[in-house]
Amino acid sequence: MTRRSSANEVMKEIEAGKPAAGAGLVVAGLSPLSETLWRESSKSASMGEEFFGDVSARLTWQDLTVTVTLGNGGETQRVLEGLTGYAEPGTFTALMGPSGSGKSTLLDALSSRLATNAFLSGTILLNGRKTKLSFGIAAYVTQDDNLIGTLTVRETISYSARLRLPDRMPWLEKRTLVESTIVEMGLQDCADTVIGNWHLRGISGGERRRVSIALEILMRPRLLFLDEPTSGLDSASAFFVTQTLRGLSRGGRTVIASIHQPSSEVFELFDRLYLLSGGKTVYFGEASEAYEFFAQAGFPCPALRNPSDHFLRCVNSDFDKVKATLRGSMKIRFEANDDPLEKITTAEAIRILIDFYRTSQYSYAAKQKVEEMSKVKGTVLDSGGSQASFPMQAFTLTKRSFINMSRDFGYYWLRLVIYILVTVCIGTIYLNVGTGYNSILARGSCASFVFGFVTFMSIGGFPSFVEDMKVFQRERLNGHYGVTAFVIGNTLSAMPFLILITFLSGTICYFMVRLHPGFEHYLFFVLCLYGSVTVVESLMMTIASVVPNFLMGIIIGAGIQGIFMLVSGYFRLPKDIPKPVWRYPMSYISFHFWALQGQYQNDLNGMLFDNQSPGLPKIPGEYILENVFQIDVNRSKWVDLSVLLSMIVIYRILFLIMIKVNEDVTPWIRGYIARRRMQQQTANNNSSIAPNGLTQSPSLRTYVANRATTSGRT
Ligand SMILES: Nc1ncnc2c1ncn2[C@@H]1O[C@H](COP(=O)(O)OP(=O)(O)OP(=O)(O)O)[C@@H](O)[C@H]1O
Repeated sequence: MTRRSSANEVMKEIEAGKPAAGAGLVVAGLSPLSETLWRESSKSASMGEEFFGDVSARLTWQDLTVTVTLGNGGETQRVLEGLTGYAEPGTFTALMGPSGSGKSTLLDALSSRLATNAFLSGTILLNGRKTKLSFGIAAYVTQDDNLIGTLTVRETISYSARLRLPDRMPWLEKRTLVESTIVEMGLQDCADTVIGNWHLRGISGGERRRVSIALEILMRPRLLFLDEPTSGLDSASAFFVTQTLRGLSRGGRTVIASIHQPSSEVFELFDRLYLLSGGKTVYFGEASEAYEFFAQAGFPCPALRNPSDHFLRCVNSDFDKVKATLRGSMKIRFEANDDPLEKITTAEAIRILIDFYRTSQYSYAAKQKVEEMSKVKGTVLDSGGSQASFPMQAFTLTKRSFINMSRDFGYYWLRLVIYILVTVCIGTIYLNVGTGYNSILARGSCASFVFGFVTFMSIGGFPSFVEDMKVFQRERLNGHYGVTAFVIGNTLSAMPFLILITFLSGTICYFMVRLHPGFEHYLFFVLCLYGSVTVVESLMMTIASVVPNFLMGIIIGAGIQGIFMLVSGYFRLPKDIPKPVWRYPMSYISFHFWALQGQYQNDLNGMLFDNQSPGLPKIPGEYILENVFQIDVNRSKWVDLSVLLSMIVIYRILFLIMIKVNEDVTPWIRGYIARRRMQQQTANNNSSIAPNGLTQSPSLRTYVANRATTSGRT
């Protein structure tokens, strides 16, 4: 069988939903492609040894309790209390409950994504083994669809495939996998439509959600967590998304999703239901048996009421307030009087339901099943993170980022237009500045404006940087690639645009103003402009990695640049700048300082200027440099340029460090503070909050460390 025909055959088989002949052993209902992928990852994990077993995921949790520390005075709150349940391959488990009941926390606890101030006790087992608390074993689809708006659906999935699938896998097979994922998620009709952003009309909300899911199922994870996959969708889109999830579970995957307010059609699609209220289990069992459970507990669903609405109504204490309001406005008379919920408060109903469940056959059956499942020791599932090499990740990220920048008008094209307009304005105002006495100050202020304000305008790219960072954070959290590959990709892809912008606008300015003639002087000027704009870009990317908020980021960036400009040597002459803080070190840290000092030398050195009166001798540029602008003429202008260019590297390294700090150090500090608070609280109460011993929630550091050891790469 040739590669092409084998790939096509697998593709057809996937569409037909049956295993391909000759595609190897089919285990636990895995599709042939899943099997190939898992075999690939198993091989790489076991250094080439043939190892392949049942790779389906059986998840159990027993007596799961999550306690969070609150900021105010070291108080703690129990968010989940003694939850027990399980999720099996081939099933779709829905977590339901009112807002604040703990659905997201349960998902986070099961997928090891708890916040640093959350503490977990109890047992979570994956295939009968304690899970290493690391990301990547399972895929997690968050509520936010952070996607690159300028790429089409097919491109988005294809780039993700290149970023994560092993290099040795032929592109034809990767493409087959991409196409099969598109088919699986029902995205064929919009495969060549762009995702969409503020100026591009793109796919619908439901389709966006399906693209987010497609990206996570690309690596064929055995366990899929989804946080409110239907939120914000109309009932038809919600139905189709849920139907797709059910379809995914039927392929042998274990799917767990929190669902807010399902319609009756959506509810029909659930296999198991985990109903929570105030962090406690109200019901866990077959979704189809929930109706009977509520009837047995004394809260039968009234005719003409959607069962899922009824269940949520029974467990949402806010309905007491709703009832009081309705009573006040007399609208309550339309309600049926035989509804048991009318006779007691919802708080009482919740207590009755929780107690009833605790002693019911449903709870007993769940505990039995968890016991059974815990005893079976299955395959240790490897991380579902990237299997692509570092060069492949860096190359793909560079290409993807370049395409995004070239298609997004707001990223660089708009800036190019503004830069050209502004430099034409500068050119006309300082047109042919000449060598008269007054041109000395004009040249100084022109350079100061170009290297101060013009570079300052790079701040306009901040919204695009924030969008980039959001996509990066989603992909990073799911282990798609490393930080270094991202920083390299971002730096290289921006370079051609920055060169284009600065060389075009620099050329206009240089020749209109007629600065110091000569190619070397021209080259120095545009290189200095390029260096300054690139440093500002790097500074803003660093800020975006720490403060991913438009307004705050722009204010911080503007503030930092304002200070740098002040000490650049134009607004206050270098020797007059107060020495402590402002001159040492601020002026030396300021990239404006180096750019301006270099450009002054570049422009004035070797020139002769008219004196105040016609009879007086001409003033040499060197004299002006030393006595007017207080420039150290012994230092070569190329030294200034070198410092500026090395600042690009320094700021990019700083960008990388800040991402790492955000990932590792910040969660560690937060975790440490939370741990201290928890210990204090425990000491104060003189009682153990979690007798089984609390485990600190993991940080991305754990994940990165685990990935490094499993894959041998960063
Ligand atoms: N890290 C945390 N720090 C402080 N409080 C937390 C933390 N995580 C969860 N909580 C609190 O625990 C409760 C449950 O939150 P959770 O987000 O799990 O609920 P939810 O059911 O998913 O709600 P929603 O449907 O509104 O998203 C809330 O009161 C929330 O404020």
